[in-house]
Amino acid sequence: MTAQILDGKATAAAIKSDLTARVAALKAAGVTPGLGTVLVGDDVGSQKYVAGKHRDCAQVGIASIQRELPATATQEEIEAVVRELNEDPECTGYIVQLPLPKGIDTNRVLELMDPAKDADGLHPTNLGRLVLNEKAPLPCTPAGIITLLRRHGVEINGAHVVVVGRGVTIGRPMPLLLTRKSENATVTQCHTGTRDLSAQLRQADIVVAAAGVPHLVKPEDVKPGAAVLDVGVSRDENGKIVGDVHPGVAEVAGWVAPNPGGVGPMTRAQLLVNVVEAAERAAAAAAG
Ligand SMILES: Nc1nc2c(c(=O)[nH]1)N[C@@H](CN(C=O)c1ccc(C(=O)N[C@@H](CCC(=O)O)C(=O)O)cc1)CN2
Repeated sequence: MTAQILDGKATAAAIKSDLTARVAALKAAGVTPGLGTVLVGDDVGSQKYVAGKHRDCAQVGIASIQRELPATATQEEIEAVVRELNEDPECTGYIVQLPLPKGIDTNRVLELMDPAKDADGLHPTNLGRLVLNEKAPLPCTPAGIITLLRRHGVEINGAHVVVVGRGVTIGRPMPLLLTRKSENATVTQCHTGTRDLSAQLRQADIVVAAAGVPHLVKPEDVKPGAAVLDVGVSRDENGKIVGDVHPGVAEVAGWVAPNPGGVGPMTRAQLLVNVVEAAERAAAAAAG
């Protein structure tokens, strides 16, 4: 078997085309959505991701506000930028690119953000709203994965999903989204403390691999026909992405999200969705 492709690039392009029309409507109503990014340090991957986010904004007509700080920036300097974006009327939504340099209290930075401007859905208030089933901006990678599966007709309802990883951007929120009534999946969350990862993976109809361990998921770990989404972004000595999924998995799985070209573009597309939805909410509130 050779797996079908969960094409994140093409799906993200379709979402961006829809958003372009919504941004034009907002502008006609006098509201220009603006995405702010806070990038601290010189991690090449983070610089690439942030640059990609601003390229996307330009494509759909969202204004860009970029704040960059050196790797030596203090907690207070980063928090000052967050306070500034909270107050900036041109910035309708923003993100703090993660990870922040060692020694910075990430949770304190996220907690300081205005939850109404949190374009990543990572503010504690918005994560709490997700737990309570209330409307909130959704964490970009988990929401992007669900859209990618849906748009390719992969059944989530009743599926057994194994999520590998427990990080704040993917592993923790992913099961919260998948177990909503609208998705209705059964989720097993695995991590470095899982005793027999292969045994867990072999039960899965859908695998989300977000551990950051190169080629962790091997062909023999995958149930024939399963959908496998690779979210790992380790890099080799030439800076090339090495995912969490062994390339041989494509011979066993029914669907694979390539890496690059799968989940990454969907993460960026969902960010734009969150920015546009926040601007639409602000416009509706202003109209009374
Ligand atoms: N504040 C946040 N920080 C981070 C998040 C996040 O959602 N919010 N997620 C990841 C990184 N990330 C988004 O910021 C991200 C990862 C990958 C891509 C992407 O488009 N990847 C391309 C390949 C690009 C390359 O060649 O390096 C692809 O997969 O095709 C976009 C965003 C951690 N931090």
